[in-house]
Amino acid sequence: MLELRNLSCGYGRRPLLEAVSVALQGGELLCLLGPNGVGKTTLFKTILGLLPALGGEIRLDGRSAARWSRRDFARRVGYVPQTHAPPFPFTVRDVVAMGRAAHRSVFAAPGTHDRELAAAALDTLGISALAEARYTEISGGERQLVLIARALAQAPRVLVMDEPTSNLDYGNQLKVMAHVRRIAAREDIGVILTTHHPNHALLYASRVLLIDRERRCHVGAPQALITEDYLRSTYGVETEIHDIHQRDGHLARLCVPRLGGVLSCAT
Ligand SMILES: Nc1ncnc2c1ncn2[C@@H]1O[C@H](COP(=O)(O)OP(=O)(O)OP(=O)(O)O)[C@@H](O)[C@H]1O
Repeated sequence: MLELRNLSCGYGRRPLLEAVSVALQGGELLCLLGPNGVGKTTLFKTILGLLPALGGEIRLDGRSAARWSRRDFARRVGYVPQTHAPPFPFTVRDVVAMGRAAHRSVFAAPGTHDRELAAAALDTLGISALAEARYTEISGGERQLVLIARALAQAPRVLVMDEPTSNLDYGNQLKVMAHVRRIAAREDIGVILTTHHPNHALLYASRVLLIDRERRCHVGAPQALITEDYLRSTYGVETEIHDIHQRDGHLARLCVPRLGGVLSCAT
């Protein structure tokens, strides 16, 4: 679906990340993890064509990204940005319907089908009650949910999400991760998202792309790659990873900070 082949990206001529290779499959949720400033957003900007690749290739549905028209690429690849400053007081319903822009001719208003898809996306995220609210007058967390609904309304093949849970409360973080995973599987969408929470990746990702302190990339199963060693060498913190047998029979692997280490950081 989306394939990065030996991709290098960065600003000017200096690559920040080199030799990134991964093939994102339909239905899969790939979590991108790495420390602040390592180049995750830069990688996303390159995938989206906002920055030129410094080497390698991006392929979408078997064809080089360079050979897709901007419009066709935009129809297939949805993007949820990290932050979004609302310029005008559109209603939430209108903002979500804007996700359909790449499917319409330039000056056409959203049609019935566009509005239905927008309503369905609001419903999927459980925020239909916000439909008539002004986008400028809702909370940061609610805006984040609206942006995710906007991307879903686009009905993309690939969804690129830059820290989609960063403004969300605890419940909404878990609900959004579970929704995204379910929607990816149900709609056969390939999702790549950044998170700073190893537990999000352990609980919800099908695979992870880890970037370490030396900016080397590793792709594989979360259980194999998110280890106490990785977390120590990348983030400088001591953690323990445990398998927890839940009351409903599920097995969850979770990372827990070592309290000794955390408390000594605080003092
Ligand atoms: N427009 C730019 N020109 C030059 N350097 C930039 C530009 N934007 C970001 N950088 C630098 O590129 C590096 C990677 O930034 P990027 O935003 O990709 O990191 P990130 O991994 O997404 O970080 P975070 O987890 O903090 O969001 C940083 O050192 C940043 O200062």
